[in-house]
Amino acid sequence: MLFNKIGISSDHAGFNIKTFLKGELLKKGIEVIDFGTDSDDSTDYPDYAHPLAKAVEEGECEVGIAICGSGNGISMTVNKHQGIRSAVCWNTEIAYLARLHNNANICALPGRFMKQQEAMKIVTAFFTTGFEGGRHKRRIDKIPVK
Ligand SMILES: O=C(CO)[C@H](O)[C@H](O)[C@H](O)COP(=O)(O)O
Repeated sequence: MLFNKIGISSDHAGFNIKTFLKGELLKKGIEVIDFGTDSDDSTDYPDYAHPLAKAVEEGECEVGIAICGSGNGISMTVNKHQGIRSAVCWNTEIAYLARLHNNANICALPGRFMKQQEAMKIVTAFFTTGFEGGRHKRRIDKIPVK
């Protein structure tokens, strides 16, 4: 893994996969900061997305994992932060490209559409891939609204 300090958050729909991923990352010796939620009781993903995005933006965490049912709502929310590039990663190739070409700093997952082991493979692809730079740097530099 390229990162040693990872933030993680989810809503109720992502809680089970969050718990699993957190356990697996901790077993690998990676520091995990958990921004909730803390159960599968119904909740609102922005309440957990914003604290994670802020922590990544401010450097408290190097990168993050954000999980909701489809991956879309929580990814949309963290992407409202200027310093965040979140990609909904639904397979390992998308996760690889999100890092290689987009230098994504949050891996958003659709918790209701993947099994635990699949989620771990995707997260591993994301966190073991570096940014290629070059033409991709020029492009990501044009993303922020001036
Ligand atoms: O997938 C989501 C947003 O993109 C969230 O996980 C929501 O929970 C999803 O919209 C489903 O909501 P519900 O209250 O669990 O039916």
